[in-house]
Amino acid sequence: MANLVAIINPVSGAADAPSFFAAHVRPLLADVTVVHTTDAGHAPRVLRDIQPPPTVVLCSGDGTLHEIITALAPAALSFVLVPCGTANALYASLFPPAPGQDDVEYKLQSVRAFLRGAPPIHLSLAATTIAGQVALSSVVASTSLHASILHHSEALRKTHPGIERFKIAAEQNSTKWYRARAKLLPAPSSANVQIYDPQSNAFVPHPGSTNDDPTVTLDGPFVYFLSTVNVDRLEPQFRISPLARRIPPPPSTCDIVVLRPLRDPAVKEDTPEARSAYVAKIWKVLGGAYQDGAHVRFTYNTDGKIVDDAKGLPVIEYFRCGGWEWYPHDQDEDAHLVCADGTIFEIPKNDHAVCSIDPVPHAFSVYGNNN
Ligand SMILES: Nc1ncnc2c1ncn2[C@@H]1O[C@H](COP(=O)(O)OP(=O)(O)OP(=O)(O)O)[C@@H](O)[C@H]1O
Repeated sequence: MANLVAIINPVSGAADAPSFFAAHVRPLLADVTVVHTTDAGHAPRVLRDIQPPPTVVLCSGDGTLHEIITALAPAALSFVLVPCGTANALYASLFPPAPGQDDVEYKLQSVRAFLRGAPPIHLSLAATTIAGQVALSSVVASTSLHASILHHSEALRKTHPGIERFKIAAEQNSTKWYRARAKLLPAPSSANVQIYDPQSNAFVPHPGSTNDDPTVTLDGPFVYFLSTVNVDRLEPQFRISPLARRIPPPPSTCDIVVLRPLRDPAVKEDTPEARSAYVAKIWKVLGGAYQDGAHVRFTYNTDGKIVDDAKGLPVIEYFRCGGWEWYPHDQDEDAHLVCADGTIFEIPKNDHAVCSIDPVPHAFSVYGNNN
């Protein structure tokens, strides 16, 4: 099997990529060049000069994939994923975990797809432009609470090296509302921005997306604004954009999950009391993501209580479109943060971010489950 390179990140996740590769992956591959990365940036350095572009057996988490794609786009690389990271969002989306599964076999599914000659699946890339710089992501691009949690948890890394720092950062940011305006852009293949209708369980054209102006403008404040490509979850059980799997999207689109608190019938205006009272509802919505993505069916009753009946006013707005623009309010520092696959960027004052999906042709693909 010529032109096969295994990249093993020894610090990913629980640091077991080298032992897992040696015990379970290497014996399945006849002819492979093996590289253990020694530092951040090593993986793309190795792959940059190999011609023709190799198939990459990647024993790591999403971060190493992000690093390779960012450095080498628009290269033609196919990835065989062996999930050895902390979250493994892309792998868990391609191969949703099932109860009772054998741990080793679970992790070998992309290898098995490659070995049986399955065609690789094309990846979509979100390109977020901020002050002329482009950040690529193959999983998530976000603002608001998700970006804030990642940003503030970094400051806690020294004191809290484990994942509890995300919980602390989430609590620190739970009463923040983000002042900004967002504009959603239709995909090239569609005349409209689409919004999910829980009652019919289908995407429908957004009523504000017309032939004259197919874009949709959303006024803040926002609590949550998160777009995904290629994935329906950010961790094996955190299924934040479940429709990316339940209702397969057309190519070059993103799914966007938005939570705007002023839609709640119980919230009349943005006050400190209203923000405090809304915290429990934020956790209820995000808790729904952990219940197999139940949050997409949540609606408000007339008192603002969140119910799981898909019949009233949806709590989240779930869009499918070709990209978005984000205009933060000048006086709201945290609204200037943007997360692209875990890396945080800051929008300069009086500026904005623009995210579009696959603006430049590329040929990254991944061996997944295409049955
Ligand atoms: N030898 C090394 N020492 C330190 N950092 C490394 C080394 N090799 C690779 N890296 C860096 O490790 C980072 C994190 O790796 P990776 O994303 O694979 O694991 P993770 O963060 O545990 O998983 P996930 O992204 O799924 O949560 C990558 O951005 C990569 O640049």
